[in-house]
Amino acid sequence: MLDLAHPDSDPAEALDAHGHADLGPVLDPAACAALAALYPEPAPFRSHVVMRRHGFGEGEYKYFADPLPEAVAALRASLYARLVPAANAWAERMGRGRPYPATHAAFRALCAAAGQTKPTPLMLRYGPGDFNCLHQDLYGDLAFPIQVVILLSPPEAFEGGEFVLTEQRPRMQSRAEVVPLAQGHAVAFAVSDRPRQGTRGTYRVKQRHGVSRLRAGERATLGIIFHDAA
Ligand SMILES: O=C(O)CCC(=O)C(=O)O
Ligand SMILES: [Fe+2]
Repeated sequence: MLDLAHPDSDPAEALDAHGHADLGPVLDPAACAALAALYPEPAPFRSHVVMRRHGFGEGEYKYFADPLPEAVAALRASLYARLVPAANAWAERMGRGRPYPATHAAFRALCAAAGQTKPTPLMLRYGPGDFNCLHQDLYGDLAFPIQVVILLSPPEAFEGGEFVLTEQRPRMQSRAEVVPLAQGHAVAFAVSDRPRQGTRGTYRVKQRHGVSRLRAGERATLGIIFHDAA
């Protein structure tokens, strides 16, 4: 079978061109399983969301509490450092003020000063029939423009449940992209707006993400969002 999930050789270029990039493996299968095993425990989490109750879809997720598990905290800091040049390039092209600081600790301090103090990394769990409606993970005025999803389950553990991105272009119809996820790979994508180069200059596209309906099996993901919530 053709392996469709592979790291992009130039993630910044892939993010620019398609609004997403596979940054390669960041967790081995044992680390994926260890994180997924945390889900039933109450202690690591600050809140539990049953998606149906909010009209978000079917399935559930939990936001991690501070202090984040070591592996999640380490990934959040290292992935931020990898993505900050692309985030700053986008901010400049979209005419947005101040650059994002070089370290995640410094960015978190900005979030805290803006009243956004709750950690946003989360774990999501889906079973047969579950799905996640198209959405944007914005939790206040301050937002880092790129986030990351990591598939914790082995891909053969479920059917359907594809990660979907839609892109809304000004005065045009939306287009969709299905992004294959490989277990343990970090896939980066735009949180909301991103710049796109057109023939008559740069324009802004609005991106949303979601998950198509699972036809069978179980699917767990780790979501890493870099801005904290109000
Ligand atoms: O489960 C997924 O693939 C999507 C997760 C998600 O919405 C997120 O990480 O923000
Ligand atoms: Fe999300």
